[in-house]
Amino acid sequence: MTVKTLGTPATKIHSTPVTTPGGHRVPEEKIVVTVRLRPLNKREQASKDHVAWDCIDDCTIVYKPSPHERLVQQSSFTFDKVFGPDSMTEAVYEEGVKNVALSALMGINATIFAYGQTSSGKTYTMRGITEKAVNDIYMHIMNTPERDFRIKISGIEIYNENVRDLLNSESGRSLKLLDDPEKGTMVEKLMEETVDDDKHLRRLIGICEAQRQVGETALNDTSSRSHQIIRLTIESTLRESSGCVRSFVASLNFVDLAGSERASQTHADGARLREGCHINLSLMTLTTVIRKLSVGKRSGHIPYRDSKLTRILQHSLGGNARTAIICTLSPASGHVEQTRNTLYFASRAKEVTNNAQVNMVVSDKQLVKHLQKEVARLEAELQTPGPSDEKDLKIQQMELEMEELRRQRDLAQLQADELRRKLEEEQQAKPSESLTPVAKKCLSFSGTVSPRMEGKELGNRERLRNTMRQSLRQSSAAPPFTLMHEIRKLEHLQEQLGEEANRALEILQKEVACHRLGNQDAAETIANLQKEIKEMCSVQSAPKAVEVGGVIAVNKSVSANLKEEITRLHSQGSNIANLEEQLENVQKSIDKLVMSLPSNNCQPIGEATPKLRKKKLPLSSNNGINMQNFIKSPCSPLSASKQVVDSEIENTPPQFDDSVSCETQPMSEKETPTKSEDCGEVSSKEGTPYRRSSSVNMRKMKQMFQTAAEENVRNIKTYVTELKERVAKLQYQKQLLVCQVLELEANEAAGYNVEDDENSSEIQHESPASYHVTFMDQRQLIIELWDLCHVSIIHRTQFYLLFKGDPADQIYVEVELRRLTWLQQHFAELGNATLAHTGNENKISVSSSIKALKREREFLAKRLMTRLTEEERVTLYMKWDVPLEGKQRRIQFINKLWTNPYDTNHIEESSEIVAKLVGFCEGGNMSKEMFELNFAHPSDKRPWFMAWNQISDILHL
Ligand SMILES: Nc1ncnc2c1ncn2[C@@H]1O[C@H](COP(=O)(O)OP(=O)(O)OP(=O)(O)O)[C@@H](O)[C@H]1O
Repeated sequence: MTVKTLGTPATKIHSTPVTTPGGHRVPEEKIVVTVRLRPLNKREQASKDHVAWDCIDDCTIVYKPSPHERLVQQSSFTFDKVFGPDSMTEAVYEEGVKNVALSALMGINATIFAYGQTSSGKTYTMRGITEKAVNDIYMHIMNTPERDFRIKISGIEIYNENVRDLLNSESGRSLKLLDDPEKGTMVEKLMEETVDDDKHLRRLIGICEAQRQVGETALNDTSSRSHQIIRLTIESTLRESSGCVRSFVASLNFVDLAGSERASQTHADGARLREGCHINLSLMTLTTVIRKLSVGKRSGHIPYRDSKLTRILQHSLGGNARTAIICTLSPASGHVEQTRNTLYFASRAKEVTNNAQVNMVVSDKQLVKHLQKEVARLEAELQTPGPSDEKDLKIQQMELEMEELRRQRDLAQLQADELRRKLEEEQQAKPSESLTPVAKKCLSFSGTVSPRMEGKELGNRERLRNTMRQSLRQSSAAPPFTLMHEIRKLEHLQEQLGEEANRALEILQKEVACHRLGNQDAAETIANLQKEIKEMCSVQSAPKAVEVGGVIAVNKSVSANLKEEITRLHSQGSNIANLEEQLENVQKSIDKLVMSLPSNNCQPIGEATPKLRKKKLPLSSNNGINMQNFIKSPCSPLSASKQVVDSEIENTPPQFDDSVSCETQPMSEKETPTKSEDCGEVSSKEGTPYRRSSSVNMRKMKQMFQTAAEENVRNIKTYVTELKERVAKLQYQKQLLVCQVLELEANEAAGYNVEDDENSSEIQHESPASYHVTFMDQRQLIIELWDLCHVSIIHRTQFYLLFKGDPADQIYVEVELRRLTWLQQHFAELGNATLAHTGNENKISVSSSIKALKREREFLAKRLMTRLTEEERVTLYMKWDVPLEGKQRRIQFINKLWTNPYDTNHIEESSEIVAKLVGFCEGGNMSKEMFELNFAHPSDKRPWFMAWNQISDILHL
C-alpha cells in the first residue's frame, strides 16, 4: 500500500512527438455520449406514471406527448448510442464505453461518467460497467504476456465540496487540492493502493462504494448524495526493452455523479438542502464547462476551477483523455422536465472534443540517453565538412558580391556628381560648348560583374548600363540645353541602378542571415538539450517514471493575454467616455432646442426632459452619430427653429410675419422648394418652384413649427435612449471583461494552466429553448450566491424581475454570475477579513455586507407603513406567519423576505413585495439600463457596489 499525492499520471513533459504504439498520433475526438432509458420503477408504476419516451432506433430517443399535449420543445434527440429499457448493462458497456475504457491499457487516459437525475440508474449502470471493465482489463493482461502491468487504485468522494478518501475513510478529513504547474490538479495525501489481482481490485472497489455517502431523499431511498471517482492507474512495460521507450501509463476514471435534479425537487431541507446546494454547484460548473467546450474555440475561458469536480476531472473534459458519458434517464412522464434537461446536457456533451495522447513512461536514464543521442545528431550535422563548408563558402561569396555591388553603386554616384560639377563649371565658362572629354570619361560606366550575378538582376543592370552608354553617345553631340535633360535622365537611371543594387543587397543580406540563423538555431537547440540533460542528471533520486505527452499552457501567454485584455478594457473605457460625451452633447442640443421653441411649446418639452436638462455640454456629432439625421429637411419648421436658435444666440429674437405662410401640404413636383434656409423670404421666380402666398397664415406656420419641433425633440430623445443603451451595453461588456481579467489574474497568481482565452469576451448564443434551461440553472445559482454573499435584496429584486431568460440578456446574467462567483470565492478565502487594496480606503467584508443588508431591511420595514394599507399588511403578516400582536412585526416580516434561495414561490413573492415597497414597476421606472447604472455607479456606497467598484480600482480600469 502506498500513500501518494495523486493527480493525473506522472507529468514531466518532454517534447518528443507522442504516437500510439503503432506509431500513429492519437487524433482529436469527440466525447462518446450514450443514453440509457431504464424501465419504470415500482414507485413510478404505483403512481400511475406512464412511459413518456421511446427509443425509436439505436441512436434516437423521442418524446411521446400525451394525446392533448402541444409540443413546443425539442422532442427528438440523437446520440452515439441509445439503450432502451430492455437493454442489458453488458450492451451498454460493449457498445458504448468499452473502447474508451480499454484505451487506458495503451497509455491513453480514459474517463467514464454516469450523469442523470436521482434514481435514473447511474449507480446501477456504473457498477456493471466497472465490473465488466475490470474483467476485460485482466483478460487483456493475461493475453499480453510480453508486457508487465501494474495497477493502482484510489477512490475519492466529493461531498458538499469536500474531498474524501474512500480508501482511507478513518482520517475523515477533507483532502486538499493542489495545483502543480506541470501535473495539474492533485489530491493531496490520497491513498493509492497497488492491486495484486482482479479479486483484490474488486474488493477495493467494493470498499470505495461502501464508504460513499448515501442518504435518503424523497425520490430515492438510497440516493447517492456525492460524486464518486474511482481511479485506476495502469502502467505497463515491455519485458524485453530494446533501449527505446516501452512503458505507458494512463488513468481510468469511473465517475458516478450525484443526481442532477434541482435541490428543491427533492423537498430538501436541513442537511439535505446543504448537500443539494453543493451538488448543484459542482454539477452547475460541470454543465457550464461542457456548454462552453461544446462551442469549441470560441468558448473563451473554461471555468474548471469553479468546482472541485471539474478541477479534478479537468483532463477528462476537453483535455488529454478519451471520455464517454452515459446519461441515464427515467422514462416516467412525471420526470419529463428532468429527462429533457439531461438530454440537453448530453447534446452539448457530444460536441466536446478531447485531445487524448499516449503517455509514455521513460526513466531519467532513458531520457538522458535519448537527449544525448539528439545532441550528438545535431552536433554531427553542424560539423559535417561537406554541407557546412558549402554554407560558409556560399556566405563568403555572397558577402563579396554585396561588397562589389556597394562599390559599383558608390562609384556611379561619384561619377554622376563629378559630371554635374564639370558641366556646371563648363556652362559657366563656355555655355555653348558641348560636353568635355572629362565629362565623357566621367559618364563612362565601368565595374566588374560578379560571376554569381549573371541572372535576371544583372541582366537588368546590364541593360541599364547600355542605356547609359547610349545616352552618353547621344549627349556628346547634343546642344547644352538637351545636355541637362540627358544628365537628368542619367541621374534617374543612376537612381534606378542604386535601387536595384540595394534590392539585390537586401536579398543577399537576408540569405546570409538565414544561413547564420540556421547555424545559431542548431547551436541553441544543442545548448537547450545540454541544459536539459544537466537538469536530468542533477536529479539524484532513484529512477522515477516520467510521463511524456500531455498539454501544458504557458503562463507567460496568460500574462500577455491579460495585458491585451487590460489595454482593450482601457479602449473600451474611452469608447464609453465618448458615448457619454455624445450623450451630453445631445443633451445640450435638446436644451437649446427647447429654449428656442415659442414659450408655450417649451414648457411641456422641458418638463418631459427634466433629467436631461441638468447637464450642459458642447455639441458634437462624432462616432458615426449624425445629428443632421435629426434635423428636418430644408424649409422644415426645424430649419426655422435652428434659425431661431442661431438668432437667439445672437440675441436677435426671430420675427414672424403674420402675412407670410410656408405651407407643408404636399407640393407638386414643380413646387419642390430649392432654397433651403429661409421660408419666410422665398420668392416666386419663373422656373423656380417656390410660391408665395398672398395671404400668409401665421397661426398655421406657428403650428407647423411646433409640430416639427416636437417631432424632432422626440427623435432626439429616441436617439438619447439609444445612446444610453449603447453605453449600458458597453459598461456590461467592460464588466464582463473585468471579471475575465480577474479570473485570469487569479489563475496566473496561482500558477494555473489557463487555456487560450482570445475570445473571452464572446457570449455564446444558444437556441432559445436550450438557453432557457441554461438560464434557469444560472439564475438558481445566482439566487444562491446572492444569499451567500448577502447582496442587497433590492438589487436581487431588480435583477429577478428584469431578467426572465431572454437570450438577449445573456451577457447580464453571465456578468452577474461571474461577479458573484468571484465575490463568494473571495469572501470564502478572506473569511470575515477585509478585502482591501493598497491605497484604497474602501473596505469590504462579509460583516459590512450583512450590516448593509440589515440597514436595507430596516428601511424597507419603514416603507411598509407608507406603501401598504393596514389590510394589505395584515394579510401579508398572516401569510408569512408573523404574529399580529408582536411589536416588531414589520421588521420580522421584512426579515423573512429573500431568505430561502431554494423555494421559487418564496423568491417570486419576496421580489413582488420588495418591488412594491421600493416602487418598481416593470416597463416603468425599472429598466435594464437603470439597473446597470445603479449597479456600477461609483458613488454608490452600498458594500456590494463598492466591492464592484473596488475590483475595478484594483485593475486600474
Ligand atoms: N436499467 C435499469 N434496469 C432495472 N433497474 C434499474 C435500472 N436502472 C436503475 N434501476 C433501479 O433503479 C433504482 C435507482 O437506481 P440507481 O440507484 O442506480 O439510481 P441513481 O441514478 O444512481 O440515483 P442517485 O443519484 O440517487 O444515486 C435502483 O433500484 C436500480 O436497481
